[in-house]
Amino acid sequence: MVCQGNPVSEGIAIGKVMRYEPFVPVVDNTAIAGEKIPAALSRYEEARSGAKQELEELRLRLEQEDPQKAKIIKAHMDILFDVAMEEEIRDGIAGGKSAEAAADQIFRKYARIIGRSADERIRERASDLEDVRCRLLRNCMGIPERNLAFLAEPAVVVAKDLFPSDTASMDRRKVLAIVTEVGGPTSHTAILARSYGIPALLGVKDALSLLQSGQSVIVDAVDGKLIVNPAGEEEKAYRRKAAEFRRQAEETKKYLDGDSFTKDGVKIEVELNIGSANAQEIDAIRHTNGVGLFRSEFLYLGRETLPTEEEQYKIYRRVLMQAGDAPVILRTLDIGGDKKLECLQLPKEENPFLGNRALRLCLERRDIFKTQLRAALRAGTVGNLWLMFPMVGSMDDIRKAKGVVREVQRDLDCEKIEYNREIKIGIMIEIPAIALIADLAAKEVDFASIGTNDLCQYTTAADRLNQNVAQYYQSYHPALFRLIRDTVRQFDRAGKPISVCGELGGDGLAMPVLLGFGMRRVSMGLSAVARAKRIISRLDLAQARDMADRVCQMETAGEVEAYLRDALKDIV
Ligand SMILES: C=C(OP(=O)(O)O)C(=O)O
Repeated sequence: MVCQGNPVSEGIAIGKVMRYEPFVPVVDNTAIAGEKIPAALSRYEEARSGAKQELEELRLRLEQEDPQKAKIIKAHMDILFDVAMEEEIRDGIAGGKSAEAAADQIFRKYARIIGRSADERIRERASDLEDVRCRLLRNCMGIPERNLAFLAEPAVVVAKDLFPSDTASMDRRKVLAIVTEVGGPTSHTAILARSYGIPALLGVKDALSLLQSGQSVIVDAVDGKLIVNPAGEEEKAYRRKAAEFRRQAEETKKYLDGDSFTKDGVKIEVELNIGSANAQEIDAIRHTNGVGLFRSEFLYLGRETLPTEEEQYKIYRRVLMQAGDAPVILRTLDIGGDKKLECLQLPKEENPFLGNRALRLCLERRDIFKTQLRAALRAGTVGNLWLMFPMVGSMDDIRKAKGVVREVQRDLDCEKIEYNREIKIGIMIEIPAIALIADLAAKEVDFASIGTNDLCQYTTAADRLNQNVAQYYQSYHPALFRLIRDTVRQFDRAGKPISVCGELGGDGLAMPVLLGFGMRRVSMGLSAVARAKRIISRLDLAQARDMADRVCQMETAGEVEAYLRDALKDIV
């Protein structure tokens, strides 16, 4: 039997299944009264102390092994002792709910709020709340902990989903691979699997019902396949494939540093996408030619008040200083619609992706926009700042946004505050309307970057978050490639830099097509950098141009993908 899955951490593993079914709380919602209320309050407190002790032990162990992962556990401790949640849980108990029911309700409420974010990485953080909820409820119910910290023998862990604490605490020398029924490329499981170098195949439908502990499997987290009970010959072939994969992975690592050139010697700028601007991300800038996308909305998410000008200034400054002379493309606040900010009450909209978001919202809320622009312009004095506006759909949008920048410059001049007067101003190309008038837009801005994630969603009319239309969200759609081709052409004609900062920018299969269109800058997350540089080094531009032409003549996304896979089988 062969099942399909999403290969979020590449690798191949051959071994035996270990089903992992963590504790699933079943909560009794019967109302309580009288003396049961103070007893429930004490039970909540005891459960919290029990959960705290477990987390503390885990954190201490991880601090020795992996301080980065210890931070996740520290974040769980913060959730456990979150004052607002605690207050609501206590109110719930005082109002007649059991400790379990009150905690369950409040944790679910907050997980729902985060889970509605349009940003996948924020949504994934709901799993931290879910993790802490289960730990707290398990302690309330007096049930001992189950985890992956001690495995008797090496195994392929199969689960519905893994909590962050499962992945952080797991005995990684014994986990051959991870297979889960849910989870995307930016889930905790994916991030940790990648950082541990454990092959992971997520989104394998019904994996738990199909697999039994002890069964032999091959996890092909390169081509996205799970082979159950493989035949002897198949296993032999996969052992060879695994050895080849390890050899290539070692080879790829060598490409991480240094500039990137095509086989025929043309330099391609490989830049980094960053979000939280944490120490790891800032450090990673040195492997690239600068920051191709700084998703500044991360500074605004998950907090009760808007970040002040000073807070933003310090963070932007730190990133700019690390980048030195290399450009830092700071995207202004890309929020709104269903990407909710707790610190900003936004009205609910019927079609949030087509609603009042990003630049549209900033033009309405000038106070927020100007605070960010002031911080950015001031921080710009220490580096090479490129300011980029998201969700631009018309020339009016560009002109209005530039007008606000000018107002902020005038204010800073009046206040005699130093700022960078040389910054470049650019736009995201993510709405077809602006891609189709790229010739005009190119005259009005200094640069552009193509946000292929949104451009794909708006071109194919398929909500990027809606699983029911996932089959219509086709990032290899010939229409998307034609739009990119024409946009690159117009910016090239105008002599203005253009890049790709959506997922397609770090997609090995799409790389020759982008280079063939004339793209010379690509931006991506750190995990894609070394591989992208390796692929670039194996591509010749004449060949890339030919491939790009062919792709634009194709009829379907399926045809494009099959062609690219075949043409690049020895390269990607
Ligand atoms: C880079 C993009 O923006 P987001 O942060 O919305 O993925 C994009 O849309 O391609």
